[in-house]
Amino acid sequence: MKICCLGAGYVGGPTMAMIAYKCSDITVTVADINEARINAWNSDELPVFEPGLDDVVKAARGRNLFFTTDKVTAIKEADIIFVSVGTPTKTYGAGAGKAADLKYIELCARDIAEHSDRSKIVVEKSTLPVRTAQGLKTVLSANTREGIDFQVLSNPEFLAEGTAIEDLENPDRVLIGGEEETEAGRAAIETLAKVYEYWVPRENIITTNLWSSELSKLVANAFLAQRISSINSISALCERTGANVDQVAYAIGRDSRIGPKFLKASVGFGGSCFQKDILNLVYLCEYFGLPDVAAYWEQVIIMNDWQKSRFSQKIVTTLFNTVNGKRIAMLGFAFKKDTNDTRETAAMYVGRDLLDEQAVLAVHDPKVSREQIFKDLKESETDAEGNPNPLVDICDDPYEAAKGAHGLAVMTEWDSFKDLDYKKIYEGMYKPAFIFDGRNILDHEALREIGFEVFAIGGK
Ligand SMILES: NC(=O)c1ccc[n+]([C@@H]2O[C@H](COP(=O)([O-])OP(=O)(O)OC[C@H]3O[C@@H](n4cnc5c(N)ncnc54)[C@H](O)[C@@H]3O)[C@@H](O)[C@H]2O)c1
Ligand SMILES: O=c1ccn([C@@H]2O[C@H](COP(=O)(O)OP(=O)(O)O[C@H]3O[C@H](CO)[C@@H](O)[C@H](O)[C@H]3O)[C@@H](O)[C@H]2O)c(=O)[nH]1
Repeated sequence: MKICCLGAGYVGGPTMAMIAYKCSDITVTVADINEARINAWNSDELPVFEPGLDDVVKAARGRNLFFTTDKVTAIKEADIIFVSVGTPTKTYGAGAGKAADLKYIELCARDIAEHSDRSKIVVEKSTLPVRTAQGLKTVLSANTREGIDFQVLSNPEFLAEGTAIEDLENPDRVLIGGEEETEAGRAAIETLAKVYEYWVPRENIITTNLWSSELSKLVANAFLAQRISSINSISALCERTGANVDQVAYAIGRDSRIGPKFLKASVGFGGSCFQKDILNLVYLCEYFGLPDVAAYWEQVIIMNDWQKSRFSQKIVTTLFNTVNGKRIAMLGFAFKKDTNDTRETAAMYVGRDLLDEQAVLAVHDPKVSREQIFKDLKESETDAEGNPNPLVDICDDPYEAAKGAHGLAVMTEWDSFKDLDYKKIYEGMYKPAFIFDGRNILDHEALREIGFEVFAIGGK
């Protein structure tokens, strides 16, 4: 069997690497139009940082895992074609700011139709609005030769960044949606299920109709993000009342009906998925004439935006209502630990707010590149004469970032931040020295003993 995947991004790369790693008799080819990305997948410096990914790629690459820019050959040879291209929020026309932009998906469908000379299974791996498969099938069948049949399946990906390999190796479930009502549809579902069965127990492979599968992906993300916005809303109430949000989260999470996960209060959720997918859900509800349902889910985003801006305002008001010219150390820039991804990271929004207030930002992140940080902050590294940007200082070392700072903000929950020498950090900072723990990961009592003024999300 031959599998191809269009899109070698955060999902396509690791997912296909895992399939190749687990199924040594299946040839897996990942094709992308971005040559630099493909070159990186073929090098020692993979374009995605994920714990364990290097080993999986090294074990399979060149054996039965290939990365290429030649999508035509990859499509031609494949029995199953995964589509794993981006589905960002639309920035233009109808639905701008909410709906998913499906242009990359449609281009893939047209490529698949043009270059296929036999029937194939096409798998939606990207996260898509419910009923996209309908459009996909229409484009495929309108552009293909007679006698060729495409079975479209929905197989959303539930991996989280930072734990991608663990999640792929041991998924809670694999979801496959297809045309359950036809024999060909059921056969296609079975063919894909057999691939996953190489390593996933059959009882963890769920099969549904197409629309349930497409919708379940959006709903899973909406429910997860809703839990974070819910606990973040309570963090504000904790700060006013003397309750401690981590204690509240623990107490409610012990109820097995609520459960302990995704109740960590924070400076706000980030990442490429939650906001985009909830906006997509909101758009769908509006489109299908359900404004009350749309408003309900939109509140998850509104609360998240509020949490981010509340954090920047807290820094400004605490630092005596001005951060003009003051150095603020930001520890962490990635949207969560163990990833170099900064898409929608809370750090970017807080950083921009502080720059608007004319603070000097000293940013340290163990994995994010300086170019990326400048780009996300919408700042340039140098001015026209080549002088370094006086407002943004990217530091390889957290101690250097904190040196001469008035305040230090923990933006990402990197484990290494817990073990820093805070006494040394304190000595290098202006007094009073403020710490704003946007992730509630530090030992606040110990910090207060050193002399820090500590602000923690949710009043710890
Ligand atoms: N990032 C995640 O953790 C995650 C998890 C689950 C689901 N998803 C979903 O998976 C999809 C992909 O996300 P991602 O994070 O991997 O995106 P990404 O931007 O990292 O990767 C997409 C890749 O597709 C390539 N591409 C675009 N058009 C192409 C074409 N016609 N042919 C071949 N390649 C093409 C791009 O060059 C890019 O490298 C999205 O729908 C996303 O919502 C993402
Ligand atoms: O209790 C929590 C849990 C997470 N977060 C934040 O929420 C964001 C998202 O975290 P996480 O969900 O772990 O990472 P993602 O890689 O965005 O994964 C989500 O989005 C993916 C893309 O759709 C899905 O596949 C995953 O199942 C879903 O967890 C990050 O900023 C986290 O710091 C919190 O603030 N508190």
